[in-house]
Amino acid sequence: MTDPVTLAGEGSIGEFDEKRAENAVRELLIAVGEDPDREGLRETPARVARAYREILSGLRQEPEDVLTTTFDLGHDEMVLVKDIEIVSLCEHHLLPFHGVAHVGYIPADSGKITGLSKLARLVDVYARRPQVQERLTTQIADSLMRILEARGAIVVVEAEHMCMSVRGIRKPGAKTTTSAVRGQLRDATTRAEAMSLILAR
Ligand SMILES: Nc1nc2c(ncn2[C@@H]2O[C@H](COP(=O)(O)OP(=O)(O)OP(=O)(O)O)[C@@H](O)[C@H]2O)c(=O)[nH]1
Ligand SMILES: [Zn+2]
Repeated sequence: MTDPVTLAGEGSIGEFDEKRAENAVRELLIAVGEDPDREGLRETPARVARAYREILSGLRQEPEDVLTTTFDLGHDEMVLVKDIEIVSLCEHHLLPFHGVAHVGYIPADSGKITGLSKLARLVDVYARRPQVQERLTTQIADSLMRILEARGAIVVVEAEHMCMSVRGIRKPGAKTTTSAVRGQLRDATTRAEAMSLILAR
């Protein structure tokens, strides 16, 4: 293992150990009564390890890596990107939750803004980790405030959790909405304007 990577204020995590992940999947197959050496399962531990490497790639990224800024637009009103598809992994059951994120911010007085795609990249940095929806939502908003020095930020995430649809309570279709509102977007009028833009279809 290489040295752990420290994520700003969010604890330490290590490199992805593919061999260890493969061994764990092999053990899981044995634990559920399967034969990991039968034809169809022989390559499965390696496939699953690669899948987890991809799904959890946000553990090896920091928001600063993607939320780069540019200074030349002079736009000082709200920028909102809607319907950014998300797939994340619930940290309680390691089952996916998926849906959309709506991400808006009011740029800093200095005019510091970012490319629109960078907002979607920021969402992925935090979605591709073991998560709970509330933390995913607040981490995106807090990054906008910190890195862009935004005057305000709003993040709304709507998602369906597989741990609620394929097991346990088994309620497919149930959607959870979470929001995080920061800075000037907490002002009632600005917040209402943002929410009406988010809800408009
Ligand atoms: N707040 C929150 N809860 C979540 C999220 N993802 C999953 N959960 C919930 O986490 C809880 C874990 O509850 P536990 O009682 O420890 O686990 P469990 O016995 O598997 O719970 P059930 O799903 O009710 O069968 C469940 O209620 C899940 O619905 C999330 O993003 N946010
Ligand atoms: Zn869950």
